[in-house]
Amino acid sequence: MTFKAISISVGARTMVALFALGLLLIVMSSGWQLREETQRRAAQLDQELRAIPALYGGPLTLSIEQRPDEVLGLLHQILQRHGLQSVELLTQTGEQYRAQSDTADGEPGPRTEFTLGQAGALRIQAPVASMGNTLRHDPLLRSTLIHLLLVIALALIGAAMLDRWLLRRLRRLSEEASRFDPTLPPQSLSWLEPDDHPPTELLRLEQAFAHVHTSLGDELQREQSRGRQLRDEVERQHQRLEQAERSLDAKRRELAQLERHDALTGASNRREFEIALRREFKRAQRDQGRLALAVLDVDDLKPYNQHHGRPAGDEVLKALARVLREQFQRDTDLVARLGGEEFVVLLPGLDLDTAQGLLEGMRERWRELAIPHGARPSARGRHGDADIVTLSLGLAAYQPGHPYMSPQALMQAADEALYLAKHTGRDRLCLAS
Ligand SMILES: Nc1nc2c(ncn2[C@@H]2O[C@H](COP(=O)(O)OP(=O)(O)OP(=O)(O)O)[C@@H](O)[C@H]2O)c(=O)[nH]1
Repeated sequence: MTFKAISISVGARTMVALFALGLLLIVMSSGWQLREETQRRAAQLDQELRAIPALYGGPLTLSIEQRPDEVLGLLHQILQRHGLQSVELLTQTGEQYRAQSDTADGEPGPRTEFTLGQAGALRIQAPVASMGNTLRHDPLLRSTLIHLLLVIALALIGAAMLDRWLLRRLRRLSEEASRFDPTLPPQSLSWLEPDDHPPTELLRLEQAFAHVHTSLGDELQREQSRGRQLRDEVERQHQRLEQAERSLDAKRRELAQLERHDALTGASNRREFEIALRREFKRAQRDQGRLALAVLDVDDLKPYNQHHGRPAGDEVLKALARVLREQFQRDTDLVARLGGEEFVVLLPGLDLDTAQGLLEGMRERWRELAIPHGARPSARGRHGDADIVTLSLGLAAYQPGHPYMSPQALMQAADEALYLAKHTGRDRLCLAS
């Protein structure tokens, strides 16, 4: 739209400029023609003047001598034929005849004097060879120039009106259009002045511009809303991705936990225990320190399971893991489930006596739970009427008095102590020998 308005303006200006140039050329050509005509007339007059003595010397002499009343008529004849301003004859007898043009105006030309022998002297006043005189004496050229001046004046008025009615408004319209901003709501252009009545074509141009503006504004809004939807979608996908990453992290942690821990009780698993046992055993060996290891087993879990169901047996195992964790809370303590109903407790830095005291304390807490067994073989009944789930434990310790040669040896000693506890009646803690 803007480009179109500008090109219209530039095209119209070029047209006006070309038109003005054409007029100027016509004026220059006419001026040159006038100048040529003036020069030609001057040369012709000069020729005619020089021929006057030869042409009129005889008739004038004859007239003075024989018919003096015709002299003046002859002078008027000369005057009119050659377009002179005045012709004056001075006879030798002192008489003076003078003919003067009625229309003689403008600058007086050069005076020329001829001697006509016995007739006397002829003084001639010719008109000056100017363009004004040429025009005065050439009606065709004069009317041509007048028409030309009229055409120029009309053209200038036309150009001024074209500029005033069309080009100026087009310029204002194009300036307004150059401030076009599709992000602003469509509004009518303020290119008109109050009480201005522009041509219908310009008003249509403005309407077309407003239509384009509205369409662009609508399109822009659609694009912006599409952009917002895309941004929201990206944001949603981003959040979903973050959520997926978080859940992946949780799964990874869970997996790592499962790799190192028993799924049922949350205690460390066998693999974790074996690593810790090797590490702590080496440390005890190197530092000549102490390392206690207890192996625990739930008594009569099989009949318990059979009587109460396996899930109930699971709860017993979870309760045992909980009690063990509460009792052994140091960072270095490790509670692990080796499988089935067998647990171990690794206690770095503790000797046999100290570990025994803590494990007895743990057994006390376990007894306080008093989980009813209800299916214990009749042969067991050491605790009087209390038919509760009991534990058997075997305890061994690496210490100066018992320097075991390997972690396996320490484990075997604890196992043997447990075996002893099982076979001496259960519900007890036995020490490795
Ligand atoms: N509920 C439950 N039972 C288990 C689990 N793992 C092993 N058991 C059961 O534990 C029982 C162990 O039986 P046994 O080795 O005969 O030992 P017990 O019956 O506890 O008798 P003693 O150990 O000799 O006192 C088996 O019946 C296993 O099925 C478990 O994860 N959950």
